[in-house]
Parts: sequence; structure tokens; C-alpha cells
Amino acid sequence: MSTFQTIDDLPADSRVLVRLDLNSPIEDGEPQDNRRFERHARTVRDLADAGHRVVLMAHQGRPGRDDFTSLSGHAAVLADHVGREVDFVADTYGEDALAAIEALEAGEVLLLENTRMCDEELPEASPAEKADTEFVRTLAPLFDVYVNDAYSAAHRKHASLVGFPLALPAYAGRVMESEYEANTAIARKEFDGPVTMVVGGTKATDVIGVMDALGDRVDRFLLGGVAGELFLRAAGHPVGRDLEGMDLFDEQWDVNHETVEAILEERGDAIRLAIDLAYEGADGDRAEVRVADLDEKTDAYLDVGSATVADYAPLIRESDAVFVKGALGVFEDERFADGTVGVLEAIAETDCFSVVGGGDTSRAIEMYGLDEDDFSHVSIAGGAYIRALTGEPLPAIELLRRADDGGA
Ligand SMILES: Nc1ncnc2c1ncn2[C@@H]1O[C@H](COP(=O)(O)OP(=O)(O)O)[C@@H](O)[C@H]1O
Ligand SMILES: O=C(OP(=O)(O)O)[C@H](O)COP(=O)(O)O
Repeated sequence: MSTFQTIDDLPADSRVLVRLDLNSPIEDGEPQDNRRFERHARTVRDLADAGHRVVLMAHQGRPGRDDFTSLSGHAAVLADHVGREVDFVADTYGEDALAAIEALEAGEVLLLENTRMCDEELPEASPAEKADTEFVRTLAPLFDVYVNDAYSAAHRKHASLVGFPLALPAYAGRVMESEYEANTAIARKEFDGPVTMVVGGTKATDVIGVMDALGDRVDRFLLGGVAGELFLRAAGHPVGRDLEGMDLFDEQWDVNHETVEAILEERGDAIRLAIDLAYEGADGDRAEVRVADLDEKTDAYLDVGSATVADYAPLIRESDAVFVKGALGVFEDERFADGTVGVLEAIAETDCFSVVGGGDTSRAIEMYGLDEDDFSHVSIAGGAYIRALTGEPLPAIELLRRADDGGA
């Protein structure tokens, strides 16, 4: 028996409320196509083909961040992948949303506005508190069932993820099933040789706590991105802080510096830090500086340098397993892709077991002509997948499992 009830178990002609994760890179206000659309499209298509009325919820960015936008552009990208029209209503649970939901016919698909535009979505709270919000209490009665397909957001205790499964019978979508199975199997795997984790990206808070919880399961961590700079700061270098107008380092330093210092103290031998960093030189080209030569941070560091790539690549080649969470630099800009691509190429060249995770990071595979088949698993989840490696339960998934056991 499956761990979850799945969309194959739905009663016929259901009114289905589905949580997807369409959180995507935004360029010029538009969502950039990525694996999340392609993978979730299968769930949406299967539900619509079965004749259900399908209402989709998803989030984009966080209030205050540049990538916090409406989902109007997401509907068109998703429609291309589903091969069906996806209507959009610029409302979460107000009159316009309710009217659009009521008007839906069998087999039609409607995307609601960014769940994070609803004040009750974000503050993390218990499922019972989230189920008691206006948001959940208003929408739930319009549906027969709730489907969670957002594995990659399952580490968040937000209303759309943990509130609805208490209010409606809850099912797992196709992505939820496949990512759960893959990541649970990976978490149980034993490896004979060294296990390496490449840690980068911008969400340092997500990865640093997990690095601590992974303990001896990972033999060495190769760092870059924002987390890498925070570790360099803890090691006494003048980096890992915000320059004017930046909002990447100082807050995450305040939250994490004790953990970072403790990890360095207890597992310093397992931590490999950048020995050089890349930035935009005066002529607009990529320039590099050795970390040991830095007296102060005057530039934004946008990648690890070439000496760091040369240091990390052999360590990857001799690994039995490599897990990647987060890019080592701003790979979307070709000048700053060397770290991320260098690491991915080293993985692709070897036959180690490998997982590349993260909605943003996994895009580097197709952007730079790498072959997805050279990696054991490319996950559309970032924070959720590395948390799964610790064996720690993900709150939104626990609620689906409980539903399978006969309700919470
Ligand atoms: N030094 C850096 N400064 C700013 N952004 C960075 C840096 N290094 C990596 N990034 C960005 O991190 C993003 C991926 O990080 P994150 O959102 O944490 O991971 P994911 O979505 O893949 O789980 C990439 O889009 C990349 O541009
Ligand atoms: O993109 C996501 O996570 P990821 O960057 O860890 O892959 C999820 O949509 C969660 O988004 P959040 O980290 O803003 O809560």
C-alpha cells in the first residue's frame, strides 16, 4: 500500500484544491520556465483528464523580496506544459476567487493568486492554528478534497500546506509521491566511500541547520554562495556581510553565527571553504581575489574563484556520493557560473551517486548543456530534500501520512 492516498484514489467528479510549488526565478517580472512547471503539469493534467474541477494554489517569493510577484505569468507557463487552458484569478479567497471557483466546470483548471499575498499564509504555526484561519475556513467548504503536490515546500508550516489537510480529505499528487519516494530511499542509502555535500545558494538559514543535523552522514562539505561567505566570516575573513543595499548576509549571520561557529569548531576538518572569490571588475569582466589577501569587503562576491574549483573538483571525483544544495555563484550570469558548472561537470564525469536539488540550482543543468541523465536524481526541492536526508519528518507530509492512517 502506498504511504499516501494518491490522486488515483479520488472520488469521481471531485472539486479538488491542489497545492503546487511554482516558486521560480523571476526575470523582468516574468517567471522563468523550469522543472517545477514540467513536473507539476503531470498532476494537473491527470486531474483534469479524469474530469475533476481543479483549483491550484502556489506561492512566489516572499513579501519584501524582488521575486514576490503575482502568479499571472505562471498560469501561461503552466498551461503550455499541461496542454490545457489554465485560468487565473488575481485573488486568493475573496469574492473574485470564490466566484471563479464556483464557475468552474468539470475538467477545467484555475490558478489562484500567490498564497503569500494572503496575510494568514506565512507565519509558521501548528496545523490546528493554520486550519483555523479565515483563508482555510473560507476556501475548504468549496472543495471535496485537498491534494498536496508541493514536496519542495513541505518543510514550511504555512496555511496552504498544513491547514487544509486538517479541513479536507488529503491526497498526494504525482510530484509529492515521486519526490518522497526518491528522497526517502536516498536518506536510507549507505555509501562505501566518502559522502560530499556541496552547499551554496542564498537560503543559508535552511542549509546551516541541516548541516548541523546531518552530523557524520556527510564526510565533507564544500561551501560557496551565501552560506560559504558566512563560514568565511566565522573563520575570521572580512566577508559574509552586506554592502549598502544588500540584504543577504547580516540577518542570516545574526540567526546562524552560533551554529556556524560551533560547526567550524566541532567539524572544521569536514568543512572546505573557498580560497578565492569572483566579482565584477571595473571593466565589467569577471575578476578574482584570494580570500587570504582580503582586508575588507568592497565588492559583492558572485562566485567562488578558479582555485576553489580546482580544489573542489578532485574531492568530488573521489566521492562515492555527492549531494548538491544551492549554487556556488550567480550562475544565471555566465561570468559567474564557473563554480556551479565546475562542480556539476565534475559530478557528471564520475559514476558517483549524485543528487542535485533546488528549483533554482537545478536550472544550471540545462542552461550549461549538461545531461540530466549524468545525475542519479535531480530534485525540484532544495531545502526540503536536504532536510529529508536528516531523516527529520517534513510537517506537510506527516499530515498526508496521517490522513492515510484514517485522519489526524
Ligand atoms: N554569492 C552569491 N550571491 C548572490 N546570490 C548567489 C550567490 N551564490 C549563489 N547565488 C544564487 O543562489 C541561487 C540558488 O539559491 P537557493 O534559492 O538557495 O537555492 P535553490 O532554489 O536552488 O534551492 C541561484 O539562483 C544563485 O544566483
Ligand atoms: O523554492 C523553494 O525552496 P528551495 O529554494 O529550498 O528549493 C520552496 O518554494 C520554498 O520557498 P521558501 O524557501 O520561500 O519558503
